[in-house]
Amino acid sequence: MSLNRNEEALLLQLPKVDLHLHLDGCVKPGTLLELANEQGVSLPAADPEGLLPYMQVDDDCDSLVTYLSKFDFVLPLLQTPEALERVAYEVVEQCAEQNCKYVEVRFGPQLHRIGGLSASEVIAHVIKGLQRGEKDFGVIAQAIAICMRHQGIQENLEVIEAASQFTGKGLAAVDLAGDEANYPAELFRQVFELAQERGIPVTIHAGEAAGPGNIQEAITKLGATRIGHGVRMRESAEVMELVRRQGIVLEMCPISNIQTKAVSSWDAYPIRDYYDQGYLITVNTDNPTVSGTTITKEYHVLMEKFNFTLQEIAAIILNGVDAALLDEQRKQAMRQEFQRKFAELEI
Ligand SMILES: O=c1[nH]cnc2c1ncn2[C@@H]1O[C@H](CO)[C@@H](O)[C@H]1O
Ligand SMILES: [Zn+2]
Repeated sequence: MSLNRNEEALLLQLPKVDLHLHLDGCVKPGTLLELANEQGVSLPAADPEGLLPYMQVDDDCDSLVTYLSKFDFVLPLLQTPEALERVAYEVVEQCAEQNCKYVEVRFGPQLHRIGGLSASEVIAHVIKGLQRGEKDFGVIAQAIAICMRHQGIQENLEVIEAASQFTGKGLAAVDLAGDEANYPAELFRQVFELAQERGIPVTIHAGEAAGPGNIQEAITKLGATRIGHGVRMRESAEVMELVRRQGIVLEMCPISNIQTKAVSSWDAYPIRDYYDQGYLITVNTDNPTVSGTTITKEYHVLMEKFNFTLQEIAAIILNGVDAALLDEQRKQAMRQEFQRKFAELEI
């Protein structure tokens, strides 16, 4: 089914949220060029279009590991206070362009320390950029600190300690990301025990490049209340029941999930089944630059490939509002604002 122009326009106009977006996955090519100039680094192309192939996956992406290789290109340039603050600020700007009113921006503090910053300093600079963006663009933006699977326990404990200084002060949660197939969730029990001790909300990438066992482990042992992707949940009836019983939110990222081969094709993508069965699904971008997407485009795909109606899309957006790791008062205000806007758009 292709969309008519009215539907296209409505998707852009709808107020939206993005709960799963990586800072280093949405750097604009033009910004990377300027950062390279400022830092005296030479890049393989001198214009944004020429750089894009180094930053974005193509149709040949065969796995999560291939997908993740794209981050190696941008990370060396995201090592200074100025660069971190700038890209964080520009994420908020990109959200505003899509009428995305609330965003949680995640990043791995340990990935930005080559220039000598501490994990706490990295978090502080990102939050500063986000908060400047909040003021200029009227979007609410919070940070999520990521523990990386390929890193050791000590480095990840350090991320949790640093994050705990900012929880509720610009930082919403901690996460675990990276190569899921080779580093199962159970390796990180000690790390997320500390997060739970410190009272930091937990979301975990699971069921993307490995089976439902990681989702189960994330919920029952690591304290996750939200799961990044969760695509492979359907391989276990037991895990599906656990997710339902505990009201776990799935942060699905359709375009990324196809590219990383979490599923083999759109036909096999379970989002319609999960929605119809009453799971708390949300729709997110993951990495706008790496995946060549926007939050509007993700909803477009839902309508085009899965016949979601605008009413259903509004319901998914409200799932996202409810799942936001934000104080109740601001969440309530956002919910009311969104409902008013949906009514105005006659949805
Ligand atoms: O979909 C994903 N699954 C797992 N890890 C991811 C995904 N997208 C990005 N990252 C990883 O998270 C790091 C910090 O943002 C990125 O550098 C990348 O390695
Ligand atoms: Zn992700």
